[in-house]
Amino acid sequence: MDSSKNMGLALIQMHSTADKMQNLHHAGELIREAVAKYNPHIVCLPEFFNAPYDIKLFRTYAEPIPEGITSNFLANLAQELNIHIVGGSIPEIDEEKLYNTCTFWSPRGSLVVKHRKVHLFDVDVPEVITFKESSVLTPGEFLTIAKVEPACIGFGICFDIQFPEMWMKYRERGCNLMIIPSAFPVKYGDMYWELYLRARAVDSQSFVTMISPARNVDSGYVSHGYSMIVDPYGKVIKSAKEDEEIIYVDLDFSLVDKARNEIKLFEMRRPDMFELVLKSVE
Ligand SMILES: O=C(O)CCC(=O)C(=O)O
Repeated sequence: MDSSKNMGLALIQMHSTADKMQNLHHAGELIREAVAKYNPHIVCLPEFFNAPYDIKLFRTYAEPIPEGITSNFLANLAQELNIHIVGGSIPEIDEEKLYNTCTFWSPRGSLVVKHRKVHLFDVDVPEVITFKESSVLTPGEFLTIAKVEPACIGFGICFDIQFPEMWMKYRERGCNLMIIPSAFPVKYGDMYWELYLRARAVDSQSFVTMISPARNVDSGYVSHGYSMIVDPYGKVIKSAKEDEEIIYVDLDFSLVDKARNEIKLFEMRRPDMFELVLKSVE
């Protein structure tokens, strides 16, 4: 095995409460546990790990990035533990506008990139779920890429996974690992969670992971759980269940090369038939 092609990834499926400081403390405990047990290169948290996923509360919990308390906490922890951290997502405030934002921190404690959720989750299915992120949030305007050898990471948040063209653009830009902090409601989780992960993995021939909050049936918004990572052939490598759990995987990126060499999907595309225009990458 070529170890320069390997990278350890820890996914943290955790409960969050209405108490932001307690959520940060708990995330810190779990990140430390992941590092002590597995020594990963990158640790990933879920969507809205520091706050309840409640439209009415987004502004109350929102923070500027990187000046806010959560950014500070993640930067310090990444530096102290000498790891990269994907800070799930948090409600961000910038010039009075609110965003659902994922941050990515280097082992030096600096912000490498931030991804603002591009596709806001608006759904109205009577007696199942009504949720309208766009009533309070502003959508992101950039796709977001970070290179950490041997990975080239494309970031998304939750509903972003439903839009295949986004992941095809990441693939075109050289991404081989898609990281997507997510909080699907249980109904859509049961129907689509694994399906979307496996679909995006095979069509981009990349590793794809979604990291969920743990399922809490007493909360106002019940997340699916089942944080998962899928390989470039669409095979589920590992999955959590519903409760809190840390998942560790050692990714061998030569598998991406192998899949892409075996079936040269990208070379065989017909861009002359279909135009896909990229607005911007940050
Ligand atoms: O894509 C879905 O079905 C769920 C999306 C979602 O829960 C979200 O974006 O918060």
